[in-house]
Amino acid sequence: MPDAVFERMRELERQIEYHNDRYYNQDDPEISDYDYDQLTQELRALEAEHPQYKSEHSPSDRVGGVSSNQFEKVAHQVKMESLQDVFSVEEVEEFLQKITPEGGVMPCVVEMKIDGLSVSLEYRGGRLVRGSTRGDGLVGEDITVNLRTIKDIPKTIPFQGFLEVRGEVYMPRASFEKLVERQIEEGEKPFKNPRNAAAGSLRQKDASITGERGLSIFVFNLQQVEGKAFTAHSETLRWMAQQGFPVSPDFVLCQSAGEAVERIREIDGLRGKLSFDIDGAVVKVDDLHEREELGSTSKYPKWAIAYKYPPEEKETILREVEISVGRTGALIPTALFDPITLAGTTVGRAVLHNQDFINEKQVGIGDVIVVRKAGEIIPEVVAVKRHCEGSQVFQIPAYCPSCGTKTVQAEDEAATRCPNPHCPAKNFRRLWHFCSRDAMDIDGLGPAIIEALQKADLIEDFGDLYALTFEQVVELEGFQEKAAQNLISAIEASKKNDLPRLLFGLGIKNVGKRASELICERFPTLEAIMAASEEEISAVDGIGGVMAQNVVRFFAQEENRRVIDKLVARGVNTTAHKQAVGDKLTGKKFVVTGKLTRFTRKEIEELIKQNGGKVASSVSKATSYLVAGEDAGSKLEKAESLDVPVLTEDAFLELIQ
Ligand SMILES: NC(=O)c1ccc[n+]([C@@H]2O[C@H](COP(=O)([O-])OP(=O)(O)OC[C@H]3O[C@@H](n4cnc5c(N)ncnc54)[C@H](O)[C@@H]3O)[C@@H](O)[C@H]2O)c1
Ligand SMILES: [Zn+2]
Repeated sequence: MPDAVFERMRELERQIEYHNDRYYNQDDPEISDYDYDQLTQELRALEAEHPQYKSEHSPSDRVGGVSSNQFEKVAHQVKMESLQDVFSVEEVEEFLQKITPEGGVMPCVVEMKIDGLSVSLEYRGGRLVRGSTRGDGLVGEDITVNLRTIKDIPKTIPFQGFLEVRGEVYMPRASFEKLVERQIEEGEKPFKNPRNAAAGSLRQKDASITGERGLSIFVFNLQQVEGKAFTAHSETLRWMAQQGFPVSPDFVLCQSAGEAVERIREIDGLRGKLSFDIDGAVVKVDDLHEREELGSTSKYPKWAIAYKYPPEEKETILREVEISVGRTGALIPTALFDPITLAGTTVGRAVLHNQDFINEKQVGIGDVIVVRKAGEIIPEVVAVKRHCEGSQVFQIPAYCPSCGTKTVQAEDEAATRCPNPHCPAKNFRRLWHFCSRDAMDIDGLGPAIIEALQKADLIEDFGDLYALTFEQVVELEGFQEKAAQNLISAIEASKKNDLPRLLFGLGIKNVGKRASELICERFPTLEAIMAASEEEISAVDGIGGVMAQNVVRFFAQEENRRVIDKLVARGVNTTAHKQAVGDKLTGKKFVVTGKLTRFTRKEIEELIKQNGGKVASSVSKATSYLVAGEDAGSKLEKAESLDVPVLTEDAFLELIQ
């Protein structure tokens, strides 16, 4: 018997390590958090019962995750701990009772447990100087450039001393839904939940991709502060809010276990209505001195506990699998099942992604399936509970349901695609994107009208929109004169749109709204963008290699060029309203130091960017020039030691003349 226990413990450790790697390092978990928590609970219970069998390096003593070599490492001065989690409110009560002195009180703060990823932010002299991931709690990854792309993270704060705060970077539901929709459209593997999406988006080598993902942050702890003394956690939260940080939303200070439990229940009720995802509630001792006294284990603080809400799963019957075709031609299978209520809403459909996913779960029509709302929003088919008699694993059709072309599956990807460039379903998606609000914003050109125009053979691609006439539109069923006139006017008006809207509307993989703006700032005409090389595009501040490659590939395709020719011939504006001054500094990296006499810091940085250069904050071998004013210190020394050319302000001006 003890042998069996020993074996089971090793097996659990092995499984937990495996899932830790999938979750923390690959941002692609295989099992649900709930299932994972079951494994850790079992291991913890066995370890308590048989301490002699416990491994020296048990995963229950370690904070999950390692820091990859992709980023520089950061040693955390204050350990970034995990939280002990419990699954019932009784355990929360027990926890509070244990630490409350006889007859006394132990005020605690109840916060929402944001489902994202933990980061540390460091400020000096009122400026954000470094941001990092948790890693294993002691050593994380330097992701400062990525964090800088998050709008809600203050880059400057009033407080001038050294400050380190800890917060949770998360992906709001709206951003998550948009991202998943796009990933499905493009036939990519979508993120399973907002946490993985946030983690995957933040740890991008190409920070411009991070910038496109609409991430946000809530700050929930003050790690270190220079020269200030606080007595309570709630006080630090209020102070951090004054400094401009978005802090833990709607935190409540409770005086008793009863109040804390009541608040946990309240948060549960709010869950469906929040604009972000939470996976529980955190209860923390408010008094900072008490916290110190309570201390920590090797993994958790003893002054806090996380209550986790149970997931909602239900069984239903799969009735049908619908196939739609995405913008890039990916065939997307969607399960249609008998509607069920999950986390407060009725759901009747869930995307089945691709053939691999269907095969893995052995999904067939008529089967009893288990559906869950992952991260509260997007329903997913978790498993088949029972096969229906004679059911067969569903097969994605070998022919496109829209145009009948034989589908293809590239070796290196899971999606089945329709390769026909004239496929109406594919073109429908592209047209829809082109007309959408962030792109050309053509009022009144929604999906129903696009379909009607396609059916009447009036348009194939978005170039054709600009050849539509009033007479053609008014002929369509259900169109009155006024509506037809409005549509034609809206299309006409869109011709004047600024270039970034057009570029975004083209639907280039990964190139979102922000990236389009950045590219157009540097290359102010469509012609210039089309002529630019991968190197030139990736030299744009904020645009990385992956994106640059996608842009070049897009314009290299004959069909895309043909559509663009139509746009140009029909008078669509292809020039940016706001133009860059020049490109004299393309590909050059500058560092500016010392007291300047001809410009402010901001002005010179602006000039560098307007001329196509980049500005960095520290001198390295990659620096092209150091512009040094009076009293230049260590940066000048470093530049000299690395043989980086040093420019005076006048010499700099000559460069851009
Ligand atoms: N599905 C899988 O395969 C898999 C694998 C590994 C881990 N996991 C999940 O991750 C969990 C373990 O991860 P963990 O160690 O990061 O613990 P955790 O996510 O359960 O809790 C700790 C984290 O909560 C975050 N947090 C959010 N809001 C907070 C707030 N208001 N105050 C304080 N902290 C807040 C912090 O960033 C902290 O790091 C597991 O319980 C499981 O749910 C899943
Ligand atoms: Zn097709």
